[in-house]
Amino acid sequence: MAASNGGALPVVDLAPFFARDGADDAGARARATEAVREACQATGFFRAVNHGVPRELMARVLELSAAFFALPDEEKAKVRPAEGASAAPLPVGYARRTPTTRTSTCSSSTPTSGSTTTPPSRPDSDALEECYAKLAELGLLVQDILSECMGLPRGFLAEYNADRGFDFLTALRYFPATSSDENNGISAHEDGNCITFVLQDGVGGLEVLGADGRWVPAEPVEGSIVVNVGDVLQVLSNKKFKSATHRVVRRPGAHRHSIAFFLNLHGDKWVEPLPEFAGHASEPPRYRGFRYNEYMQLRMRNKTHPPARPEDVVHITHYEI
Ligand SMILES: O=C(O)CCC(=O)C(=O)O
Ligand SMILES: [Fe+2]
Repeated sequence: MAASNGGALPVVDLAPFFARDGADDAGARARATEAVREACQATGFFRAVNHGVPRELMARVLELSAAFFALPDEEKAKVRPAEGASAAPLPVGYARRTPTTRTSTCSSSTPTSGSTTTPPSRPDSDALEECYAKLAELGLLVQDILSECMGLPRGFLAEYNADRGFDFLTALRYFPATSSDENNGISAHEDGNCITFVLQDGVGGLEVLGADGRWVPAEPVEGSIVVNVGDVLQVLSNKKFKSATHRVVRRPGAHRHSIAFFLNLHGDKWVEPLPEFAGHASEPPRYRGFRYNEYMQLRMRNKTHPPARPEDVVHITHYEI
């Protein structure tokens, strides 16, 4: 069900999935599911409203992030993880390892490019915890909707991606655009994971590549959450669903803050086109299978050892047949 359309990209109302059962709700759910399916086939991208994450909580987490980033560098440096504490050469985000124990790590990075990545400061981690939990819950709902959209057995994706130990939340700040550089916040990319959620403030600058090759601004819609499909779903669906190509272009006048939640897959999972989409003579598989961690490591290498030639940067095309 497409609600008000703040720009050309769809806004999908998920309210029917939270309503009590009833004949009308089934119809509304079917329409919302169809809207998600269309969005995933067209760009891999939509904005969800009535998604179950309270607005005040979203605002609070964005506020915490802005307050953290506004601290002097020396303050932010205090929550930097110890050298070698993280395998990733990136500022560290927030992740839960098991439902009972969690690691909540913070770091700041001195701005080098258009954005820096860090979670909000430790003292207010309750809002962060709650937001993380709500986004993980939303992830389960969106996985169920996607299973339905893809014509997979009910609960298929929930079972395939049942380990919530690898999800990751990160806060980003983008500097205001200046007239003297190209204003690149994050270059065009696809996310390697299953599904990403983005909470953004009102500044704007996130753009999605449309089917016609034009960049479409994902203008902020009050209370909405950006949903974008990642590479894993593109491979499982044998490219029927698109991994959204997106970027952030910095805008003048204001810092932009966003929170990204990556619904991830266990590193040992095997990723390949599902038989529902491939294996018939008419639909040969478009990807060879791979272990998720192998792909993640190749993507990490893009960052630790950036290849001299852009064509040597590893994308999901690496596994294309
Ligand atoms: O800040 C945003 O709106 C998008 C962030 C993003 O694309 C990413 O972290 O992968
Ligand atoms: Fe992204």
